[in-house]
Amino acid sequence: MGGGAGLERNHNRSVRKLIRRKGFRTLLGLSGTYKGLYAIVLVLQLGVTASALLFAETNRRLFDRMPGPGGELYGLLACFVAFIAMGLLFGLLERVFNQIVNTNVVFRMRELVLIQLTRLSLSHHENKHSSDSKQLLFGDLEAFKQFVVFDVLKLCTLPISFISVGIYLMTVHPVLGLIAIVVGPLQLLSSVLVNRTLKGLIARQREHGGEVFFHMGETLSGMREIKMNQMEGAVASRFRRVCDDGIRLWVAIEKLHAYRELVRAIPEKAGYIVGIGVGAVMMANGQIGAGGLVAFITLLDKASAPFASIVQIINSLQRVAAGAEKLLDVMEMEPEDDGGGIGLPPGAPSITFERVGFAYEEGRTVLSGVSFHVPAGATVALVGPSGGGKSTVVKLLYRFYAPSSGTIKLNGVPLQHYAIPSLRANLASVSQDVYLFDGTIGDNIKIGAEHAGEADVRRAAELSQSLAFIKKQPQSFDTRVGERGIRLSQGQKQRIAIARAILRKASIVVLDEPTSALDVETESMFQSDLHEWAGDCTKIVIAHRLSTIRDADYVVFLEDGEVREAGTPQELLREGGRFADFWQKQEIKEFVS
Ligand SMILES: Nc1ncnc2c1ncn2[C@@H]1O[C@H](COP(=O)(O)OP(=O)(O)OP(=O)(O)O)[C@@H](O)[C@H]1O
Repeated sequence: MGGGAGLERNHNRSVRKLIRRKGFRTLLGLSGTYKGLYAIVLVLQLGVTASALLFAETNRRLFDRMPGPGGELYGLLACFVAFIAMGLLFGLLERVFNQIVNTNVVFRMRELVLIQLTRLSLSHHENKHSSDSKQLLFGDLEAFKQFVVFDVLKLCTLPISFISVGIYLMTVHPVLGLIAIVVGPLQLLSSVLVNRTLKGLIARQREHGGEVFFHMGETLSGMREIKMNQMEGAVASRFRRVCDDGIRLWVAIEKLHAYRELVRAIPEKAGYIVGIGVGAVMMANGQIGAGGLVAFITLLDKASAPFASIVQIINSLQRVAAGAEKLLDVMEMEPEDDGGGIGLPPGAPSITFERVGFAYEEGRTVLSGVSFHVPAGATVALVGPSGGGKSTVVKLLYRFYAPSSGTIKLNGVPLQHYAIPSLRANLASVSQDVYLFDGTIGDNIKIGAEHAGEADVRRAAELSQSLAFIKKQPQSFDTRVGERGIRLSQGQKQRIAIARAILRKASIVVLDEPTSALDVETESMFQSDLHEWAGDCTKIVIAHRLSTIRDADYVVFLEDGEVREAGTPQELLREGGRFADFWQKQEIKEFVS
């Protein structure tokens, strides 16, 4: 029992700690926007209590006085109708306004959390599964909303209705008042009894919610691979196991809830039995009238309801505590530094890497002592075996991550001195895995250059060799591409991504295997047009295909995170080192294929 009490104290402490957190105040602060609506709900809740009190008082008068047919009886009956109608009306309005507050708060909170997620660094998202964020946006926020909307409101009105009902019953008879007042707090015992077990189960339930999101996300995103590899059966049986766990967990929780409800209801029902027994004796002794007893019966549940609600609030606090910690962690994370810093001057900059070192995880070096220089307007090709660190160099240039040692400079100025928005506005990238949003072809080309005119979009499509296939689409530029561009071929997607990069008119262009999905003819057209749209830009080309590297001014051969060789393609070929070896193997590979 001592351990249970200790755990209870810990739980209360952790809830108190949560309530004091900055993220909690940010989310709760949102409710401040709806002060007016909250006030209306509070008044309506009090209206419901007032209707109940007036209804009980009408009962008391009716049964105490037992008036014969006539004005008083009809008056009391009219009061019955009026107070019942009043209770129903207040109840209805309270529900409607509660839902209005609820809907507003939950959507605004979701907006706040989503905005915060977009402000966090890419490293945060790369280290998490997207199901974690879904769990935050749906599961955890729902629990949080339940607390912020319903429970906070109840916590405000419950004391008022408990005190007013208690005082009223005291005036009926102190003994009946006392019974009503004692019955309420006794119900809280039920929470103490099951709290410990329930808390563990609820934390597990939250984790399980994450697992469900995880499996659903993986299945839906990997549908093509599932079908191609005939994984339907395996996926179904894995998800069945998750669902079986879920059923066991939910049933265990519901059983505990039912047990708690039973324990909670015992004092209430005992209150009825004792109250009616004592009341009947007092009535027989002439100490109270029949009306007093009827008023007691009518109101006892109103006196105990606040405590029944507190039991529910404790339950919802447990849910909030299980998920809120993660939600608040995200809300309190420092967003990517987007202010401060200088803007990148117009024109193509030079890029310098000076002994740059980097590790995604402690102890696993990905880049070490990487140094190279690309003069303004020149093209550098990053070449090397898979996993050598080429894409990581680009991520550092975007400032998605910061180097753990060394410096990256643009025009001789350290990268961190530039404001991120200005830096990224000057970078255009075509990567190997193209992401298209579910919109029209035109919208997808205009991403990052929303104000571009129709003529510019068309020109970008022309230079990226996309125009011909776009014209063949049913609605040309207005054709929808489907989720992730599912209705287009890989090569078509890549060409749209190239058009998108062209339209951005950036001063640094990053081409990460930009033509890997293009046929030889389209690729050579792309290479010749590259000079036209990116001639003045500083270009970083990541390529395995030597056809893409041929025209580079400078080659950096990266292997195991280190620069093995650097120089012009001709120099490196003459030296006959790793690059020349790579080139030869590539030629044989291209010949064989
Ligand atoms: N987000 C990440 N978290 C942890 N490790 C990562 C992450 N991204 C890449 N790595 C690791 O960093 C190393 C370099 O990866 P990178 O993608 O830069 O190589 P690459 O040369 O571009 O490879 P490829 O030619 O196959 O695209 C690899 O060992 C990879 O496993």
